[in-house]
Amino acid sequence: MICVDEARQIIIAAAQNISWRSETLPLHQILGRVAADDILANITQPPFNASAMDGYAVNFDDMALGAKLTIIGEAAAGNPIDIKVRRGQAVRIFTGSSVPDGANHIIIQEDVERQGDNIIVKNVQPTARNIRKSGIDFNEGDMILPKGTRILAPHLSILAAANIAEIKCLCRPRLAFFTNGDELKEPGATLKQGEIINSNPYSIAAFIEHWGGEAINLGCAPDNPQAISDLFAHACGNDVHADIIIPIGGASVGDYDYVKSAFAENGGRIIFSKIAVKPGKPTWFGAMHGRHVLGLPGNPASALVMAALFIQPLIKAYYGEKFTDLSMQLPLATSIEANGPRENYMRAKIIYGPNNQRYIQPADNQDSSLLSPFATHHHLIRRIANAPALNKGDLAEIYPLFGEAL
Ligand SMILES: Nc1nc2c(c(=O)[nH]1)N[C@H]1C(S)=C(S)[C@@H](COP(=O)(O)OP(=O)(O)OC[C@H]3O[C@@H](n4cnc5c(N)ncnc54)[C@H](O)[C@@H]3O)O[C@H]1N2
Ligand code: MOO
Repeated sequence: MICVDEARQIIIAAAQNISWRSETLPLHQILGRVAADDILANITQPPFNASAMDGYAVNFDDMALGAKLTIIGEAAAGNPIDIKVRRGQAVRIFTGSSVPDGANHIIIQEDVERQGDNIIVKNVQPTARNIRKSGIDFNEGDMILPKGTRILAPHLSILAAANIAEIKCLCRPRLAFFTNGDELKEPGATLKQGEIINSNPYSIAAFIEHWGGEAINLGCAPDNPQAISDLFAHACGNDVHADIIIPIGGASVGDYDYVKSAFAENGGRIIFSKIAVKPGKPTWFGAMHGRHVLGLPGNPASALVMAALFIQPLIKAYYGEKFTDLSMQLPLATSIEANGPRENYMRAKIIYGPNNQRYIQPADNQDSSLLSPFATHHHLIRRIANAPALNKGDLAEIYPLFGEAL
């Protein structure tokens, strides 16, 4: 069995070999996408010298205390005035308006006394100010976002301000998954004895999309080698064109665990077939027809924890992003036992003690079939192989289950 770090390195290296495709998308569809090219500003921002305040555009040399200036016009935002401000003159101006020629200072309206068409300087003006020079944000042709930038909320306004309506983005990697098992029925079904609900696809699809991949649900195969084989063939075919195939369940050693044999019959080659981790031991990885296959265990907690450990780094690596270590240390709210030989990822939640001090509390039951702890436990305590017991108050290493926010 290999360890988690080795498995992650293998998966990251495989993702780096997926060939990129790109597509052009409008701004409202690019949140979380990755820029395929360097992005240059189409315009200068601000495109003109703009007033930063409501007041009067004047020549700073006229700003002696008590000086009287004549108002010769008005410049409102979007309605500039084509006039030159000469000595002794002022133009009424508002925040965001284009500053007329000849003016090098905006005196704010609180600093003047208005007398009909004149203003009197009421307060000392220490320096010429309140004009935002054209281009102080960026100039036409400046690189505003380099290739490889993941588009986050603030980037959208930068692009819009640079008069960019659409950009070329990397296509999301296509992660096609399927479940398998005769016992699995879809939500809403009336269950017969021995049947359960096929719950895994919902969180797995959501995680894939959350981390920037395109989730493709290929459905649920019965425990039948041919049906599973057909789904592998379908995933590789032109209709689906998966970059990564994720079979869920049937990964272990039971008589009806047909996934790996169906994979081998389709020309698949195993790269690793078990990880020394709890939950998630039967997780496996392989290559098939130029695609990679990440086999997850069917147990729901195992599938979700393995997704958190491997699918997010895989998607990030595809985009050329570095794997970021999101670990934190928090004191334990309860003691925990010594760990066994497999690295353990305990479902846990952050709780608050008396002085708002944060503690990490593991879920009472860590069975790998349990989904209910995930309702409130959104962190994982990492325990390395054979780690000693820890007492309440000892520091534990924790990771957010959802990974990095996009
Ligand atoms: N003799 C051994 N038995 C098992 C071993 C082992 O090493 N030797 N490993 C155990 C471990 S660890 C795990 S984890 C499970 C994983 O088994 P599989 O990946 O083969 O998963 P299944 O057998 O298909 O299912 C396990 C469990 O999960 C339920 N399941 C499956 N798919 C779904 C789904 N889509 N949604 C909800 N629940 C699902 C399934 O009904 C089973 O209860 O193997 C141990 N056994
Ligand atoms: O490794 Mo399994 O995922 O413990 O139950």
